[in-house]
Amino acid sequence: MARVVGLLAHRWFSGAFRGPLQVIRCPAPQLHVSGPAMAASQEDFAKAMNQVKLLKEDPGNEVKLKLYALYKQATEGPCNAPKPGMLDFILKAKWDAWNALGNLPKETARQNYVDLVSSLSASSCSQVTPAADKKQAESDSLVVTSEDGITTIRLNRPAKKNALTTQMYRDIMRALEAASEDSSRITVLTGSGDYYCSGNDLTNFKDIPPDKVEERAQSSAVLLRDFVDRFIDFPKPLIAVVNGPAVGISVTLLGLFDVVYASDRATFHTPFSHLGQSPEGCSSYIFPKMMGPSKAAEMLIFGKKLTAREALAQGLVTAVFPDDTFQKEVWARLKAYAKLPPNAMRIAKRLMRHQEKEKLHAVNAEESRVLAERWVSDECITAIVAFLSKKAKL
Ligand SMILES: CCCCC/C=C/C(=O)SCCNC(=O)CCNC(=O)[C@H](O)C(C)(C)COP(=O)(O)OP(=O)(O)OC[C@H]1O[C@@H](n2cnc3c(N)ncnc32)[C@H](O)[C@@H]1OP(=O)(O)O
Repeated sequence: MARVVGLLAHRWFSGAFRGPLQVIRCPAPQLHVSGPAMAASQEDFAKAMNQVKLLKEDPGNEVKLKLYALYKQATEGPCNAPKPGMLDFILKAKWDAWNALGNLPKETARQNYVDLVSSLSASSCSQVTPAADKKQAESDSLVVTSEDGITTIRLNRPAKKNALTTQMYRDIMRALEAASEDSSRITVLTGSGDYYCSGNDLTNFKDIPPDKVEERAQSSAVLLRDFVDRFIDFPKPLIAVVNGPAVGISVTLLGLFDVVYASDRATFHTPFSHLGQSPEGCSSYIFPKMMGPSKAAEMLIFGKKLTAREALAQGLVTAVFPDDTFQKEVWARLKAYAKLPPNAMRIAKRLMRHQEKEKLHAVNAEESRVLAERWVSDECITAIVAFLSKKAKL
């Protein structure tokens, strides 16, 4: 059974432990810049004190002493309490820790406290226990939860059909990294609202100064390559719950999932030629192998949109469910899968993926390189401008 410990560090030894906790929100990663120029605000400090209460793992006595000392220094300044007697071990340890901070300014102590809590929270969030039923991370456009042994990454921009912004690519990578190490057994990607995902957010191409176009194409290709690499290397079973239409990269990536469940309302559209672009997500290799070269060509060269049933027939989708029972049926199935022995599942996945990994990385590198060229082509620029000026829609 997982040990879940809540901790109120600055009241350490006063018996004020709290837990188990209901909700964990991972803070966004913070830059750890130390020094007086970066003093944390009172608000940051108050937030950090709350975060300490949410830690699931006991950080150990040494860290608790450090937190205690920094808290006292930040709130009261240099140690002003009388030295406890030699036999009062606990009070003596606390006094020593506080006293050791000497004349450290209050602002610096506050900043160090915030930094320390932030680093503890980050490691704590990557160790979610499957039984704990906790919300793991939340931002506006991506919601990550962990429950019943399943980490769910939900695209959450329904008003924009869950189009992927540059930040979302980064957040998904981070979420996959965390999911690969947390204690969940399977990982799910799905969408909020009526779409699964409308692919790359075409406004990612907006407002690029002419002399930066080439540079941006290159950096986007690096981002794309890193992003797809995370899917190639993801070690646990990865399931797509395709709740509605899917476009572009959200379709091509499906070839890297272990299982794809789709609503019968879902469609699968890869309009790369229409956009003056080229296939990514290893689809130029996986789709022809999966569905045969000519069916792959219809999708990847001519942009043929498949229905869910057609995608099932081509092997891109594992199973299709009626939309009105989709969520119920799929989640019941996934919860049962998440009870299977995790190591056995990982090993089976590794054996299946292992022989192809090198090839997939090479394909991804080449597709990303070619896309960087396409993004600066007239064909692509014309198509993006047409979309952005609302003259074209798929
Ligand atoms: C760095 C990594 C690069 C990876 C390379 C990836 C490539 C791809 O993914 S290529 C595919 C790109 N996607 C598209 O071309 C889709 C463009 N969108 C559309 O054609 C349509 O919006 C639609 C068919 C997806 C939906 O049409 P409809 O039901 O009529 O809904 P709206 O068009 O009114 O959409 C609502 C709202 O959402 C905005 N939006 C939808 N998709 C995108 C998108 N991909 N990028 C940016 N914005 C998108 C749409 O503009 C509407 O916005 P508002 O007008 O402000 O309401």
